[in-house]
Amino acid sequence: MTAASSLPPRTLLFLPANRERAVAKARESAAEMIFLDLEDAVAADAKDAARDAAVTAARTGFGRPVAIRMNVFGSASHAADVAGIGGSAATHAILPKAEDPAIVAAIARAVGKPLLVMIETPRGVLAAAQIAATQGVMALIAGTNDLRAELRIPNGAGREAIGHALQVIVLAARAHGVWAIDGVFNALDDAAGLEAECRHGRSLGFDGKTLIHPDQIAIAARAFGPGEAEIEEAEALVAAASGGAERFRDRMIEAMHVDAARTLLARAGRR
Ligand SMILES: CC(C)(COP(=O)(O)OP(=O)(O)OC[C@H]1O[C@@H](n2cnc3c(N)ncnc32)[C@H](O)[C@@H]1OP(=O)(O)O)[C@@H](O)C(=O)NCCC(=O)NCCSC(=O)C[C@H](O)C(=O)O
Ligand SMILES: [Mg+2]
Repeated sequence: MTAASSLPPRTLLFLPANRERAVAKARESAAEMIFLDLEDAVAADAKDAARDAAVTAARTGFGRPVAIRMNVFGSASHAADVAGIGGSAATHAILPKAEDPAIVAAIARAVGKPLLVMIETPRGVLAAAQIAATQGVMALIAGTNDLRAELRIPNGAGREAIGHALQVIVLAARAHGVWAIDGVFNALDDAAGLEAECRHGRSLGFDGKTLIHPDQIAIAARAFGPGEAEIEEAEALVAAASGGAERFRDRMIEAMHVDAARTLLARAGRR
């Protein structure tokens, strides 16, 4: 599978692989992609059981792409995770805390599945472009919790504190044709905050958002759209465009605006 061969998912639901009820809930959810976690959501003494549970869950399938997140390179569980994920029915693998493109390349080869790579350390951000260019990498995912911790950003600081890193991740992903996926929103009961953060992520250029609870799916799906008004405008723009600079409603459009409208319509399944 190449990076550009499929539309990026907008809603990507994380869950601890060893939480049976969450696995059942994920199966009936509307998330476009399922992320079974073996890393930070799983306690140290449950790593082997979680790996077995992830492999079993992936074998049953979710009716959509499913990825398993391995433990970090150098950890006690990493090699067994790579082998387990590689032999599983998961469609994708997730590598957390990536920093070194050579190591990313080796893991992509070893796991033998498209690799979704988390950028969540300062060194990861600084190497994001080389990582995105690495053979086998299909996505960059912002790991905003780890990044905030690594940067020593105090609790309560807004997204502006990691704004530069988020833009680097989108730039790197776009430069190398891989998906750009935004980080999770931790406040489980703050629907308005989640919606605002999704809209902010989309405004930066992210394709979709990682989520941590089924209640977040509909909100993120709506924010990443496209909505009916956007679809209507894109259809009208494509129909009106005749090439070169011209007026469309109250603004100038050129070829790149037509291309963007076509991309949006493809995303909406209209063409
Ligand atoms: C955060 C949670 C631990 C909260 O759990 P809980 O209090 O049990 O939630 P609810 O009671 O509201 O759950 C209601 C039902 O929904 C199911 N559920 C909950 N979360 C999920 C989920 N993510 N996927 C599927 N189903 C879910 C519950 O099982 C309940 O179902 P039922 O029992 O049948 O009624 C919990 O939401 C959770 O564990 N979330 C995911 C945590 C996770 O995966 N973390 C790792 C990824 S985040 C990260 O690491 C990002 C990155 O690395 C970074 O650095 O930023
Ligand atoms: Mg993390």
